Amino acid sequence: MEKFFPAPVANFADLLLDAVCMVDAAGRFVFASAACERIFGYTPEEMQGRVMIDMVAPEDRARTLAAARDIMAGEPNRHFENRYLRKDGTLVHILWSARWSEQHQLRVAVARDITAAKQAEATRAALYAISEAAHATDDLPQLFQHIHQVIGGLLPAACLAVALDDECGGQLRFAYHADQQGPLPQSLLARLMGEEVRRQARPLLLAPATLASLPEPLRAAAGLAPVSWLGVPLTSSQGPIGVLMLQGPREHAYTDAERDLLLFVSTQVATAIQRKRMHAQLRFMAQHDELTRLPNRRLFHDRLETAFARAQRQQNRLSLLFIDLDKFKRVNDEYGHDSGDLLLKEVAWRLQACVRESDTVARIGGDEFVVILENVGSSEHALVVRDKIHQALAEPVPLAERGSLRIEASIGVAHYPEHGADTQQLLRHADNAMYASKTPAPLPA
Ligand SMILES: Nc1nc2c(ncn2[C@@H]2O[C@H](COP(=O)(O)OP(=O)(O)OP(=O)(O)O)[C@@H](O)[C@H]2O)c(=O)[nH]1
Repeated sequence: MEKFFPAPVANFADLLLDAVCMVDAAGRFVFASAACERIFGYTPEEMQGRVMIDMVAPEDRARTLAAARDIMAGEPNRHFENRYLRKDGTLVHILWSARWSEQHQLRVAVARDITAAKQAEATRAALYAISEAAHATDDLPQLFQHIHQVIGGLLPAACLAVALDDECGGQLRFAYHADQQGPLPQSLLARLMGEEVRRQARPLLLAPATLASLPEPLRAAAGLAPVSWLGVPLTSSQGPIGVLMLQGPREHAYTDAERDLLLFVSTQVATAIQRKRMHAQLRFMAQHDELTRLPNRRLFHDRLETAFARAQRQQNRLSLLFIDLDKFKRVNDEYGHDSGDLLLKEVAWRLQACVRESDTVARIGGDEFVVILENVGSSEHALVVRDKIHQALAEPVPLAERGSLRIEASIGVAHYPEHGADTQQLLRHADNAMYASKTPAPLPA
């Protein structure tokens, strides 16, 4: 050491928290202070003679060499960051301050380990990105893709899975399970791992070292796929909502620090999921009828405009059925409002059973329903559906304690293009046709 430092400095150079390094013109370490062992994992003796660039993370090598060239050209650099591979294979983030010593023909540099600060910064950025994603994405699947990207930047993750409690809280359902290439098929291991994390309500590390403490079915499933999994419970402000799991790349064994980091981030993930679900629920409520859960008048108009534009563009036919229950008021009056409600729900269900899934059944008023039939081959097809609805509604509706009741409906039909060049005309035609079918024809004089 005295070769590089005068005696008094040499006395305390090894006490410095930052490491002092010297690299010759060929790029080999010729000196490393004691702090190097803590930062790089190599003893000063092990570092001497090593080629500096071999220790740099591959992604950072090109810009490290460029910075070294500038320094050797006489431009000191007091703030250069890169990552080194420690002896144990982990990455360490370094902040360098370096200059070239013409006299000694050496790059003299001081290295500071900024890994903890970098990790804290990355975690903060990840938390922010997850919370932003709750606003920026349209639905849960998109949110999960976003979360996958963010967590993948923070932790090694060959695949990520999110399993959520179903509405009754009894079962875990996989809402997302994918690797970088896309969705993955259901895996028994992921399911068992998810159930175990939920049962234990704490983070779980599945790796060769922890297998012995896990239940037999999970052990058996893991035996077939010797990979490392990390699972944490997802807990929102309203309690547990599911499980978040990561599968490590081959040969990666998750550490306790990585487990703690995932657990920390999971709180934000749970909040984002909860927010997205609430948003979806509010949206559903704004667009659907509470009693029958059918699209309401507002969503019906949206759907009609879209279907109409599509029919025009693709030169397809479209039919509209206006359905009004006959004398429904009497059901309420004679059987009570609850029976009226039950009947409306039954009607909604029967109407849906009469049409294709791609068609729309909406409730647009008390006892008024409407059906949009898309891609109808001919107007006859719509009339067949109308007759099917008459038949379906003619079946008696059983009431819990008061026998059963029958209902009839008046149905008006309008076809595009015959009955309207726009949605208003079409609606008016269907409405008029419905009233015409309701009003008994005047008796001949
Ligand atoms: N049970 C129940 N009744 C409702 C609901 N919404 C509206 N109603 C009732 O539905 C009835 C509709 O009455 P009208 O439009 O006169 O219909 P109607 O008795 O079928 O008469 P016509 O159509 O002329 O045969 C009213 O008594 C409303 O109070 C609901 O959500 N539940």
